[in-house]
Amino acid sequence: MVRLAIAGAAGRMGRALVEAATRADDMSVTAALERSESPALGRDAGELAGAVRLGVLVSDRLDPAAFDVLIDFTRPEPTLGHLDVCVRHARRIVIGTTGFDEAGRARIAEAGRTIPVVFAPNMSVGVNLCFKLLEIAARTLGEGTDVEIVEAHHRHKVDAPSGTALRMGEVIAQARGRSLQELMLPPARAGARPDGAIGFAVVRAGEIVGEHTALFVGRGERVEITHRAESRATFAEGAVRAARWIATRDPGLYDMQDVLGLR
Ligand SMILES: NC(=O)C1=CN([C@@H]2O[C@H](COP(=O)(O)OP(=O)(O)OC[C@H]3O[C@@H](n4cnc5c(N)ncnc54)[C@H](OP(=O)(O)O)[C@@H]3O)[C@@H](O)[C@H]2O)C=CC1
Ligand SMILES: O=C(O)C1=N[C@H](C(=O)O)C[C@H](O)C1
Repeated sequence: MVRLAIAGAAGRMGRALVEAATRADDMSVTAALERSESPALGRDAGELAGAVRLGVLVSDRLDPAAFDVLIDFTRPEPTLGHLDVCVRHARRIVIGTTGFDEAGRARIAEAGRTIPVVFAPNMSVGVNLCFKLLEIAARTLGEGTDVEIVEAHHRHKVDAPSGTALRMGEVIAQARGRSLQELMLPPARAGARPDGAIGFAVVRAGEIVGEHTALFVGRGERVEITHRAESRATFAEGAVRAARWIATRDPGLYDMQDVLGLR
């Protein structure tokens, strides 16, 4: 039995994660974490998620003795704090949080030298399949094709472009032998489009779960690769799968391509 701690247990993803974990026979939620001002403190994590009563109360203290794998979908700053606890106490971590800066990503990579870490901006199987399709599309269609990545999310999302959109850009840039930094156009821009650039467009509205389209627009034809998440269960089930996978891995920095055997 893998003992799971869920950070951000009262959040949109936190509740979906608790729900998904209670459906897995080999997983047990043994800790649930929220920030110290949260009104969810002291509530049963299962009931909060609309699932069965678990007897696990939401706490603001991460007790390293209480879990084997931490699943964290919160914000960059708390995630990095929780990561430090995992490093100090040799615990495993699955990070779904997006919006890290360069320094945050470097700290996660560094942690992978001592503990097993899965870090992925999107845990759904479909999006990870799309990353492979993008690689093929980018190589086949070549640099003469304009690329735009369009993403749409709910009105509460704080980071933009989404972590998934940025990873799509990285995959396409890499397939062209370049870095995204070199090729990325800012989301709002005026003027003619430079050759070979990768553009981003962001929609924030209502309760859209998460939609991503990469447009490859060439002379006389257009290829569109789209993923639409219809429920957060797809991310949560992927994260639980990642927790199961990482429970028996050596230290390292992994992503969902490793978990799904797509590398
Ligand atoms: N990798 C993937 O597949 C996916 C990634 N995400 C990412 O997951 C993250 C969370 O998304 P979402 O669930 O929608 O956001 P929410 O705001 O609904 O949830 C985040 C939760 O974390 C809590 N939190 C904040 N600070 C702390 C802290 N110090 N300790 C513990 N908990 C804390 C928040 O509390 P409070 O509200 O009180 O501040 C909130 O309950 C985002 O970065 C998002 O992009 C989302 C979906 C899929
Ligand atoms: O905040 C969200 O909701 C989501 N965030 C992730 C991202 O930034 O890519 C993944 C998913 O699209 C939902």
